[in-house]
Amino acid sequence: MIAILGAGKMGEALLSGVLRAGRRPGEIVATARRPERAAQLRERHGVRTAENAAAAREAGTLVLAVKPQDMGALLAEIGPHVAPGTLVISMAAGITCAFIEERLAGGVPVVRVMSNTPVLVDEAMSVLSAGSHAGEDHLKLAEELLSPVGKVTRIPESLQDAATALSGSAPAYFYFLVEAMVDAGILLGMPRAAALEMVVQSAVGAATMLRDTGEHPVLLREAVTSPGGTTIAAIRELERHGVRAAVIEALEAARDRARALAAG
Ligand SMILES: NC(=O)C1=CN([C@@H]2O[C@H](COP(=O)(O)OP(=O)(O)OC[C@H]3O[C@@H](n4cnc5c(N)ncnc54)[C@H](O)[C@@H]3O)[C@@H](O)[C@H]2O)C=CC1
Ligand SMILES: O=C(O)[C@@H]1CCC=N1
Repeated sequence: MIAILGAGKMGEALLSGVLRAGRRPGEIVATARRPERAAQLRERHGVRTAENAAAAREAGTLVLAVKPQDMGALLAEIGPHVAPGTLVISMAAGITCAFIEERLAGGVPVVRVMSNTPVLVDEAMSVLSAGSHAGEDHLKLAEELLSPVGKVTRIPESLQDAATALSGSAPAYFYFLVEAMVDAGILLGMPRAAALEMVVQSAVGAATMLRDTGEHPVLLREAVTSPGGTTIAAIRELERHGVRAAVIEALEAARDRARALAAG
């Protein structure tokens, strides 16, 4: 039995992915703070819902999907009900395995995951780290859960906050760039729907080439950038406005914010 505690955006996305991957609704129990939300989860997915404590007692795998700010309260609630052999998988930004281990009975295996919203389309990036009581078997179980909804990789926990900046938040940066490019289309007189179609398809094409050719992005960009042409005129402006440095600083700020979340 898998329990998804705090099935909001990410928890529900994982829940639907796990069902798409062939697990039966009877194998999953979800929890929610509001009864209307619990009813919605039952109706949409056919899963059971329960109180946190009951779900924690009956499931062999607990997925913690609440916001980092709610993690302390959730762990206080379930702490007495988590059996030592239960695998605890945390999806929260910033929250360390040690934070969770300190609040549960000794020896509970914890795996920390940073995933992202493309879980919804089976294109997530999920980055895993083992806590001090989690071994290879636990990492494998977490990988089995997450690999149907996208790519999975392992990193040392010391790099989890960097992964949060690089992949957890990353869909938002790409959406932001798409918004900005559509705004540019509007300035250039393009109808909004046409601008959106052009930008989105270009994003899909560029992402597919990055993944499927395995080429370095510099080489792919050079192939677009004709001597004396249009692309270099745009790139010069991006460089003049310090977009590369802004991106580096933005991701550093995201990493620092992840670090601060565990402190409350
Ligand atoms: N949204 C995103 O793109 C990503 C989010 N994350 C992480 O995933 C976690 C969840 O984020 P979202 O799904 O975006 O948030 P969300 O707010 O949509 O979901 C959290 C859910 O937990 C519920 N909740 C809070 N305390 C509860 C409790 N004690 N018992 C039962 N339910 C409780 C809330 O009512 C809410 O529905 C966060 O820790 C976040 O850092 C990680 C990667 C990407
Ligand atoms: O913004 C956040 O805090 C969460 C974690 C990664 C993506 N969204």
